[in-house]
Amino acid sequence: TRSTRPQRLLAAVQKNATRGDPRSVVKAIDEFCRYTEWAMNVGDEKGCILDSVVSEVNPATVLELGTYCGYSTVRIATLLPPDAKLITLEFNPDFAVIARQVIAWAGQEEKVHLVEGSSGDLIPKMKEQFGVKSFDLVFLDHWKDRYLPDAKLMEAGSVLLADNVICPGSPDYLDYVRNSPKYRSQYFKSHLEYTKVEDGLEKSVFLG
Ligand SMILES: O=C(NC/C=C/[C@H]1OC[C@H](O)[C@@H]1O)c1cc([N+](=O)[O-])cc(O)c1O
Ligand SMILES: [Mg+2]
Repeated sequence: TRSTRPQRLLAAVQKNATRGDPRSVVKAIDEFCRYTEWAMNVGDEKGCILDSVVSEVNPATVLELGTYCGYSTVRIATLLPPDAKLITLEFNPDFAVIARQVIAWAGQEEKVHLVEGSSGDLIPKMKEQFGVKSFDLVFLDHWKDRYLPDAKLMEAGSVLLADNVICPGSPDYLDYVRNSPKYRSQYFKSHLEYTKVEDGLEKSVFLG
């Protein structure tokens, strides 16, 4: 039977990237998505904004919601110090299988803990299961209608960075973080990955 898009993306990584070299993995995925087959990675343009926010926050603990093929997982992990922890949640087992291999090819498996399941179920268990009371940074890139309910599950001192707040969009989340006194929110205008369509990242600092 025909391969899946994540399988073709992984094959491109294994063919074109150097094992253990995360930047070459990021470059191979971006080239595959730009010149061969679009895929819903945060991409190179928004990826640079992601990198700058990660570097600025310098988090000891990161939670990523929506691993997909592990592109942003690798980007974030590469910027973390060796003792930092990145937990990434993925609901789709077929995506998780691919993401584990992409993360391994990039040599980032030490810092990354990929957990399969739904964010709504797993977030409340973070404390007991992983001993993490709150995360320094949360990257929201999963189902857009889960951004708001999941943000409400995590109101305990994080910086939230959300992908796709314009396209596909998460209007209820955007309205909440921009108007709630609990957050100071900032929009980073960009484009939907590998296209000229407007999209952006919203960074929201929890004020307590
Ligand atoms: O749905 C998106 N992301 C959520 C992914 C949802 C699916 O993958 C993770 C989750 O387990 C679900 O199976 C998305 C969609 C577009 N898009 O242009 O359609 C662009 C993006 O950057 C996106 O993150
Ligand atoms: Mg996205």
